[in-house]
Amino acid sequence: MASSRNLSRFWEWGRKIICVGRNYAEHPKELKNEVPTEPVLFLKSPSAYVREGAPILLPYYTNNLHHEVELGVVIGKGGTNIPQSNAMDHVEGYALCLDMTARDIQDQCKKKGLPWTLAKAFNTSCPVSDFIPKETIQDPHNVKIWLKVNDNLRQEGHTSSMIFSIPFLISYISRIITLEEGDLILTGTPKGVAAVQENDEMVAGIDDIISMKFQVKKQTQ
Ligand SMILES: O=C(O)/C=C/C(=O)CC(=O)C(=O)O
Ligand SMILES: [Mg+2]
Repeated sequence: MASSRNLSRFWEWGRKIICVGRNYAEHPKELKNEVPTEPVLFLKSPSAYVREGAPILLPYYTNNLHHEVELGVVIGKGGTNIPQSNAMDHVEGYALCLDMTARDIQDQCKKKGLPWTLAKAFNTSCPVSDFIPKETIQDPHNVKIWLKVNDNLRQEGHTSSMIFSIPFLISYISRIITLEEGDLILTGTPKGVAAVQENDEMVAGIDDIISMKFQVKKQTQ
């Protein structure tokens, strides 16, 4: 692997967070969207990163903040036009991620044909787990991701249900946006997305490989 710096704290690098939407057929169906024939992409800002011990902040402008549990892929070796056949050589590891989404704002943006930035890219919209070295997950298309809110199971999905595989996504994205060491790709959420309230506690995991816990707090202005 070409990585010269330690990626174990990739969230401190301030690199791109590239998100794939509607990548589990069951999720677009629950939101009454079409199942895509090409990946749906959007970005989060580096200030979206938040780590265990710090709260997820409810943006002041939403009344419907949703959780989306997702498998994150951490890029070790950058590239443009990466062929699918060696895409996995560009992966350094994984992370469990939440794609926190202001669903009411996203719905308004969709109706107006506006970008999703306010709904998806706000501060603390990307809680991440510790870095998971690549060797820890033998097959990233064969793990279960899950999320509980206040001890109630809300989301449970298997990465084998992804529409577009990780090598396909790396290759597809790198033809549009050059991938760099330290970038994070969120691979989409399974069904079960729903709202969280102030003081809710979310616990999420990848099988029994890793888990993380976050509390939701109101933003103080
Ligand atoms: O199109 C919608 O209404 C919602 C799409 C998403 O929020 C997509 C994702 O972020 C996802 O599927 O993970
Ligand atoms: Mg998502």
